[in-house]
Amino acid sequence: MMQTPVNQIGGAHLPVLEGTFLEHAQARELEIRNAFSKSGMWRFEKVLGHGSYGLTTLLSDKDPLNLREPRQVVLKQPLIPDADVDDFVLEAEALQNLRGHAHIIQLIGYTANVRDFRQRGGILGRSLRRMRAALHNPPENVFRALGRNQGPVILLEYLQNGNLARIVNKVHDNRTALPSRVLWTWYHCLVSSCVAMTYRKEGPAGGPLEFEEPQNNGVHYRLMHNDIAPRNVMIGEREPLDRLLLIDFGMARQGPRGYERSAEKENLYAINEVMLMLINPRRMTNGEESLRPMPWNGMLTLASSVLDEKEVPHLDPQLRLLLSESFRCTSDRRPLDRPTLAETFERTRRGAQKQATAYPAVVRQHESDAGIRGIIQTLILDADDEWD
Ligand SMILES: Nc1ncnc2c1ncn2[C@@H]1O[C@H](COP(=O)(O)OP(=O)(O)OP(=O)(O)O)[C@@H](O)[C@H]1O
Repeated sequence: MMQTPVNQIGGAHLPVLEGTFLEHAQARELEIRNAFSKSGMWRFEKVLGHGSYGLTTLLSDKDPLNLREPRQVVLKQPLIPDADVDDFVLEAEALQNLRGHAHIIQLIGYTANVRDFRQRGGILGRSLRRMRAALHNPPENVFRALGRNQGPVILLEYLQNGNLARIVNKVHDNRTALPSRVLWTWYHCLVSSCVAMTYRKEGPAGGPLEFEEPQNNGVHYRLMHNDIAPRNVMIGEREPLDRLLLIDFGMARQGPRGYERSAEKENLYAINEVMLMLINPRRMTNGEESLRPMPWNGMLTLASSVLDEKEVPHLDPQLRLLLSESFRCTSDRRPLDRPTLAETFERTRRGAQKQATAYPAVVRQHESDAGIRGIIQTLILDADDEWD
């Protein structure tokens, strides 16, 4: 029944006894399948993944009269309906506050308890709802279909290009290297998602998206994601290169007043680690310590995995410099003079604007638009692994 991809293993929270995640996830999956087998409006498609905390599944709009664009939504529920309700409430709150930011997954709908949508009104009521749904199928119909169950439900936009864990694995397995132009662009997306966590957007469901900009108005959201990792960064739909989105805000928390810069630093540090993994995934698997202090260019830095020009030969020197500064440390490994979020935003913005002609001849083909399209095709669009 369940075909959960391997990239779902992990997650730091353990509300469910370790070793029983799969058992709980399968029970939840069965419950959801049963609920949707009776729905005339939404179809259960597949399990997308599960962690220690929730089960994430894919649904599609049945659209019996073929009136709408094909529509798919992601359904997220706790592994145990009564556990983790607080995390779900906080996740939904954070997603609501961040809705409208371009580099954050978009919340479609949320309920604290689907039981509130339990259907009443007998056969006539149900028939009327079905007729209305044939014309217009709002997300509440998902909640209604699940109304005999219990617990919170989050509905999200669906992104079919997978997550960065898959890219890190493929870069590793194919023994390839991402072009610096791709790395700059993705770095800027990741930094933008950190900027998003500094201010609330509170956009309407289905509303327009706006690219994030550092704010200077003294107001700060102080949100810390607390679980930034390649598996929690999704690749966008239409322009895979231009849009990475942060998902999974189950562990996100707002810091206290006065914690503005610390919250920024925490998120930024985590995305800088993601960049190291994208650039040199081999370092993570060959047993070496990935963050080892190393003297380089007049500083001590933990970014040892991207410094060696033999190991990572064609990395843009400006990108290497930014990452080494972002991991600059004292001899006892404490952070030292690292670029701020605003500075990293500006430097990655400039980096992402560089054209292939700015790179040496030896890598120009690799950095060209055609070269990048080829890489995107191989790493993202070719469906040759179990994710799809
Ligand atoms: N909007 C989405 N579109 C497509 N796939 C998604 C989406 N949201 C989540 N997924 C997939 O489902 C997996 C699990 O989702 P999510 O991280 O939200 O749940 P979780 O239970 O908190 O997992 P974990 O504990 O591993 O972080 C993700 O790694 C991702 O691959």
